[in-house]
Amino acid sequence: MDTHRRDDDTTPRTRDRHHGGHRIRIVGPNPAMDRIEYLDRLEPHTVNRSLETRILPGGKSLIVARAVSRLGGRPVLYGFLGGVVGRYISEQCATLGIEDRHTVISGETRINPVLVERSTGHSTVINETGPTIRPQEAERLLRALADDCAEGDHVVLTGSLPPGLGPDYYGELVTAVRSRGARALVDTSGPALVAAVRHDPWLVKCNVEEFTTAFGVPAANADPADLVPALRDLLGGGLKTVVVTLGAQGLLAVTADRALTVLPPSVRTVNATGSGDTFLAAFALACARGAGLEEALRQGTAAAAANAAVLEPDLGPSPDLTALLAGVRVRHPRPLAPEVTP
Ligand SMILES: O=P(O)(O)OC[C@@]1(O)O[C@H](CO)[C@@H](O)[C@@H]1O
Repeated sequence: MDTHRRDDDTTPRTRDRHHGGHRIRIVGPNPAMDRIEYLDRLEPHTVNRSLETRILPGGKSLIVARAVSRLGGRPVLYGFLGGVVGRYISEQCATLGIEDRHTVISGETRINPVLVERSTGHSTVINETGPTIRPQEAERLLRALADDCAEGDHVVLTGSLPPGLGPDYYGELVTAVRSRGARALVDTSGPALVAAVRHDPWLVKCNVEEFTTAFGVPAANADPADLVPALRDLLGGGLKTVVVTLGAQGLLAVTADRALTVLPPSVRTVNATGSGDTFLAAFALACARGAGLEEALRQGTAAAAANAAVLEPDLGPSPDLTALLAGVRVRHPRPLAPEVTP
């Protein structure tokens, strides 16, 4: 926890000179401790014995922040933390060089079991719902973010919303971020995703199931590029880019005038948990450093592959993505007529 700063201290934070003064802020309303159980094979409906247990600060926001930090950025992290797990996550922020701007709550931060099969690389994640957030706690986070945010910042809003927050909470945060001239990048699902889109974030990222479920779009059959028109329908106002991840098939990115398919480098997947978060971390960092869309997508895809190739959702102290970057392929699946969005 940032012990030098009270929750009601509204002095804007210092700018990050390394990124031309712009910061990467990450908001995870529902952080977690990930309890990773390594099994040879998961057998349902019987007793399973773990071969090894690892504990990591998790929830999407922690994975994003950790990856930004590993890649040389200086992330600032917001969310709600309470209880023993909350204290553990605060300590981990300090260790990992993550600026901790979490809001302290009366509830208990959740623990999410992640069951990883060593024989197949498949993982099963059990996401707890998380603690109930009180209205004044929700307001404190909103105020802290609005006070800190400045023009040119990239603000990643990620993960599920815990009980107590309405589906429009991300929408309120997006509005605050936009009002400061910063860019909001949203990665969530269900009603929270639908509501956030209405507030015109700069970018939306989700996986293909989250997209088809939230927006009632029929699943693409053989060719994911069939989703391009439905993705393009979401654009408009401030929303410039929609990214849909497709697992081992990479991702689809759609803007007003182009659609790109980005294919990942070939790696042996050991544990893909957190690859979407690692993508977003590297993507946001690349954007903050001035990269264009295609380059940022490449960086994100290489980082996601690096994450999938190791047991834990962590890029390690000094990741070198050079070889993976060389293996990323970008395709233009369907030329779009240049069109001015409404
Ligand atoms: O409940 P949410 O916030 O949607 O997802 C939480 C979570 O499944 O996401 C991460 C992987 O992306 C894990 O660390 C974590 O447990």
